[in-house]
Amino acid sequence: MNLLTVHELKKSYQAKKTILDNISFKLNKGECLGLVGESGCGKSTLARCLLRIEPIDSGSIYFKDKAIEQLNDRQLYPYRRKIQIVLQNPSASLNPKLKIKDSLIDPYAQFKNDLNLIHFSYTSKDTFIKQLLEVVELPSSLADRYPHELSGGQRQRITIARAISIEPEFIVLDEPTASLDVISQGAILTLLTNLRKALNLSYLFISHDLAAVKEMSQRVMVMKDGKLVDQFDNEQLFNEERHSYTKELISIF
Ligand SMILES: Nc1ncnc2c1ncn2[C@@H]1O[C@H](COP(=O)(O)OP(=O)(O)OP(=O)(O)O)[C@@H](O)[C@H]1O
Repeated sequence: MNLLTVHELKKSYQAKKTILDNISFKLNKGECLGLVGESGCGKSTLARCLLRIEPIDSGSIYFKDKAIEQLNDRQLYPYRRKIQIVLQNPSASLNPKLKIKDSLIDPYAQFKNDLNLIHFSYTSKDTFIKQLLEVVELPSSLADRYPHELSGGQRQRITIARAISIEPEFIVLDEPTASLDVISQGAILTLLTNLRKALNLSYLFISHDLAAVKEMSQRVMVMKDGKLVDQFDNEQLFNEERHSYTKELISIF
């Protein structure tokens, strides 16, 4: 089933340089779709357009059967819960003055009247926080700590727990491991894959690291200078018909 359909999306800043040039792709329910490309090619801009944080110039974005590119804030409200993002730098995503449990409860508090949780259950704040910490493999003792008392990997697990706490359908992972050491990177990627399967999530996994994209994704898109130059199934990465730019990325991978 198609979860997200993007059709001929275009975006420029101040009508100057084209940043996103006729982007079209589909993302299926339950899959991880990888997006790889060098720094500055437009990956994060695409993420912000999909989340409707950034306006687009033209084109369409369908979430299931609903065109969302023109919806106003009120109309977007139900989609805000269904589409979440995990960013590169977990420190910037967490309020340093809030205890972990208070950061974790934030999305639930915002959307609780519209939630019908399937995987988690809310009986009390403490039990809910405990479930969330458990699912991202962290001890419940971290609930009363502050972000600066956690490692980078632990902080990223907290931002992932926040994102999944309201059971979204789609998560944009924008370089989620870029700020972590190699061992934490691998552990976070494994956790994300396990969560995708357990919670039936769909991901757009953005990275400049082709190896990480190959490990995580069922399908891969390659972006260069705002254009999608290649799209293929994971196992076709090394096929002869790959775009020359994909081959270039492979040669440095
Ligand atoms: N708010 C903005 N105003 C003007 N130009 C911008 C703005 N945001 C991004 N850009 C430009 O758009 C281009 C694409 O940036 P973007 O952050 O989407 O790239 P990226 O592929 O995500 O890069 P990275 O991997 O380094 O995060 C860059 O040239 C950037 O300078």
